[in-house]
Amino acid sequence: MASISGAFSPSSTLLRPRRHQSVVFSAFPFRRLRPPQSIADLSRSSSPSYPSSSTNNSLKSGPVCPVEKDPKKLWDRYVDWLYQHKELGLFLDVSRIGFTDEFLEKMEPKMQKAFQAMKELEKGAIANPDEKRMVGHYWLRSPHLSPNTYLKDQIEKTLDKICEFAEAIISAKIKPPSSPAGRFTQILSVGIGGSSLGPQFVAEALAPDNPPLKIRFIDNTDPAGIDHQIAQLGPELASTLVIVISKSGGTPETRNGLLEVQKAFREAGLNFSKQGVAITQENSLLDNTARIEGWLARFPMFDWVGGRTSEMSAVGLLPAALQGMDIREMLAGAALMDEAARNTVVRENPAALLSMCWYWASDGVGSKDMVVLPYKDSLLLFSRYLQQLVMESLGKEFDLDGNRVNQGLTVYGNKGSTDQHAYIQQLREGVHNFFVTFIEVLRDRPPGHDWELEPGVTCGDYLFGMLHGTRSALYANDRESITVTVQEVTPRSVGAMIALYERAVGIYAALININAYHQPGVEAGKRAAGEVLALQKRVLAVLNEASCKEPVEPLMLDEIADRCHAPEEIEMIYKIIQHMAANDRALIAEGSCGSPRSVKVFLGECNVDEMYA
Ligand SMILES: O=P(O)(O)OC[C@H]1O[C@H](O)[C@H](O)[C@@H](O)[C@@H]1O
Repeated sequence: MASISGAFSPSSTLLRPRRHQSVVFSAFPFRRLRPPQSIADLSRSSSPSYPSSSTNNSLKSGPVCPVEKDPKKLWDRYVDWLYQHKELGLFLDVSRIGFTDEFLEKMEPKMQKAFQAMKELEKGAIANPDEKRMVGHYWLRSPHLSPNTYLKDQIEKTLDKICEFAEAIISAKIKPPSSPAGRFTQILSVGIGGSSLGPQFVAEALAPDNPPLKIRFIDNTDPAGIDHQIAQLGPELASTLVIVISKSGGTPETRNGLLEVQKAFREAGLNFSKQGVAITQENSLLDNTARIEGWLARFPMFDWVGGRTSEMSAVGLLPAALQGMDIREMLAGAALMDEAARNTVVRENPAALLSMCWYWASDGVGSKDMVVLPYKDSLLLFSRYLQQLVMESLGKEFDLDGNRVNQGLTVYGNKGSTDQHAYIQQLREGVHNFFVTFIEVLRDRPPGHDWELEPGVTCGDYLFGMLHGTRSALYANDRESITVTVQEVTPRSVGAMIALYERAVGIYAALININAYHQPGVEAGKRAAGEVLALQKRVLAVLNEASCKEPVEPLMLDEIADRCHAPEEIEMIYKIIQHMAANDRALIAEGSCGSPRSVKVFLGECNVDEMYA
């Protein structure tokens, strides 16, 4: 039997442990036992009730009943199912997910169908039918797979341009016009969602202690947050490269951030266009602005790359390169993972294994949350990155056949062992509505930097012990988990992990028959925000008119609502005025009862006493 090599030695062969008959876990095969809802239930029910045969658990066979605890059988399962990618030094352990042989057999046709869908996607099919777009983020790291030479050339030329530009900035061949440092020392990234989450995750994971340029982010339309970032830059604003990232080129939060930063540049007597870079779709509003204003550089985003899968495009590669990261290594790691994830044998495909575990653990309907627990500080933002990648892809109201499914898979988590001092208590003993994904990094410190803080024990040993102790403690209480293990956090392993989850999401989406590549729900939120701002403008017009009278005419809320022709919006009008008053843009006088109904609103000076005389 092939042994599992403890030592990691780079070679291209896959180690394949001898196949064992995997053990059936559930005491009542393929029935989903409905756990007692409360202690009272326990006293009432002599035995746990479980769904009648009519309940649709044709594929659901997750064991809420006790899982396998026999150490010998667990070891066999661990060895039998352990996936190892020798060249990447990456392991995937799914042994603590209790899928059964029957589940595997029932899933096999669905998995093969999903593999076929991914194959067609990579060949350039319109895999995003709602937006009639191809889905091409895999081509970014394997341009030769592009459906035509034009796209291949675009990808390769953009990568070369990114490397050349980053080298020119770092070497100060391109420098800011008026910086004492004589070179760019800071990056200010302005973007939101997929135009920021990937760069933030990668910066936290891979930025060296002293990068050639230090990065900070404006990823919201919070004026105080923007002020804080600009204040922290201080005089270094003069040596800051501002990268404005927006695929659509029209996202309000990003546009506001740009306007705020440009105001700061004006107030500092700096020429923004000499320090501005745009990453956006060609001919977008942002692209045209950057072109007309003569910004330092512009890099394209492609319509066949979604925001949440754009880390391997200029969105992620330019900031990474400017921080001194080896972006070609990141691409190489992703490409190696893509190659492995094209395997049509489930147990030899890490992305297929992941997606199958998600399906088992959450009934294929998101019935359990995915807790992401990297035991490595530098991977802190991985869960936040996965929240968008997983939830914006899978959280959909309708499936591809138009059925209302309200699908999804909830992701949360931060890092271990820190989170053991926050919410692991609930995971261990509380509501059983999750499964855990541990991210294990074997290398604790660079070679030669480790030391024993007690005989035979290092700090990293504690971290290792906390991970495995938590995994065992959860499993002892029937809590399932997956463990992804990498040797260390490098551009290659980060690229591989990104690719692993991009592919797992794609396969899982095919399993549940949804479009993973559009985001209709986000548009609804944007529209609603626009309606609030439109109402605010009407409120201001009404208040301005009233404030022009002599004496100033204070208005009750219902009067304002009537004059806005929006009586049904009186609550929103109250909230708008409350916000304006808190920012010294309106004045509120309240009657003694303090109720919103007694509120009188006005702009400018007014004798409050007279109002309630
Ligand atoms: O890159 P942008 O076009 O500015 O979009 C930024 C974000 O906007 C929306 O929230 C989309 O749902 C995200 O997928 C996208 O990443």
